[in-house]
Amino acid sequence: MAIDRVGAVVIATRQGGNVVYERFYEPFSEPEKGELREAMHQATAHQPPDSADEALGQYRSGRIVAVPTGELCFYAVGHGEYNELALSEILNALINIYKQLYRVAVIQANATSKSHRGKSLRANGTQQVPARKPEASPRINVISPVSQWPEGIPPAMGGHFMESGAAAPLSQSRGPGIDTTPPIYTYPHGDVDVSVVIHETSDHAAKGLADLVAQASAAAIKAHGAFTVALSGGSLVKSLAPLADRSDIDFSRWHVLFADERNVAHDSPDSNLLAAREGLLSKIPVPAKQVLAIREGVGAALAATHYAGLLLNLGPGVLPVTDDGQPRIDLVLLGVGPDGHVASIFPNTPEARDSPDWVLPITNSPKPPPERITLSLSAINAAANVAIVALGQGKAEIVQRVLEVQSLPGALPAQLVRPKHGKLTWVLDAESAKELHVADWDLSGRKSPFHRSAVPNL
Ligand SMILES: O=C1O[C@H](COP(=O)(O)O)[C@@H](O)[C@H](O)[C@H]1O
Repeated sequence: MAIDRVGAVVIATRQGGNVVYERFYEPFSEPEKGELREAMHQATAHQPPDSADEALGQYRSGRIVAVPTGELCFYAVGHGEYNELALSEILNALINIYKQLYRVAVIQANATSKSHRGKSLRANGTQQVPARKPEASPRINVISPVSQWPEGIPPAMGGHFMESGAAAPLSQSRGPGIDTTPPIYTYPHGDVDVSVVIHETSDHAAKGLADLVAQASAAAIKAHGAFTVALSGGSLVKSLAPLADRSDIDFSRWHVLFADERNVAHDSPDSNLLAAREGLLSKIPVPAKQVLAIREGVGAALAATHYAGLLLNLGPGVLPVTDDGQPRIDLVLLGVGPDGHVASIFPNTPEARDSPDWVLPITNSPKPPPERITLSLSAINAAANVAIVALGQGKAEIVQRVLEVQSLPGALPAQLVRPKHGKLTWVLDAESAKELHVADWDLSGRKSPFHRSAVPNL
């Protein structure tokens, strides 16, 4: 199949038509490039957003072929003896390469620094055209163009609505002038070292997570002879299974803590300890005395104090204390609930803010069981590594909210996870990442996956 010439190849987002990659093989002038981009956009402008059909367009004597895939559309313009079929084959070959290349996409960003490392979905040396995008002010809440509030955050809002229309976290503060001081939430300031890793499937993600844990374990054991890892409950536990097959991990040096625990008996089906035993701990040789379980049979307040005591008892060799007086846990593994809660830090609750305490009691959890204990945000953010694992379609909506839409501080606790002197990794799979608009992420430092404003300290 012969083709005379390919004049240009462009990859653009389907929504908005923002160019993420373009290559001109002929000396197009700047106005011609603009016309060509517009002609390409027009070729697909009337397609339904989820259409997978190829489209055709015209630019001067050239013929445009457009192949949509996922959130992106690939375009090529042929010149002279054009051949649409050949152009379409070229594009499909490109799409296959692209999919292979980003089967595991690692997007690393630093929220305020201009540097970013690792493979980015934004190809090197390409231009992200900000056309049709409003400029973001760094001082106000930045709502991404893909968010649900084009006019900005509604003026009266205790929580917010999920994209599904379900009301997600309702504020529990009663507000000024009633009989309580509303909690004050702020985004932590400063740089945050964030990676978002998107695996193809949940199995790949679990294997990737095992690698992350193995690395953190090896580094900690090398540095201080022990590895402290805080586990969450819920769906996370299933993803820990591949750890049981790792012969490269020295489990005898592990100290297993709980990022949160339900205040129930150890053999209760609600117990995070029981889930962790069944899913992992019974299959790896961690000494039983190095698994720190919640004290049974006492109220949440005493259970939290007792648990903090267990952590303190580990001593600085195993669990060093930071200058801020917080525990420096080697790795905190978190899940994220559909309302944005992490550990047992629920939206708009007093726990969703900094605290000098390491472990907090909860007596009225919106998700049963009501009594729980949780690491405080300050303790989580003092960790050397934090991983938030969110897999499957059920997490897609909250992942998009947390990573792409700035909420009021406190409304989405997962947005408050920002290790002060550590690394944060989001572990996703294709299903949970499917609502993300990764192609719109600008990793140059002007914006980041976290649309975080410098919220003034109140
Ligand atoms: O109640 C809890 O929920 C979260 C999220 O659980 P998931 O099943 O929706 O992933 C979990 O991370 C936390 O540890 C647990 O106590």
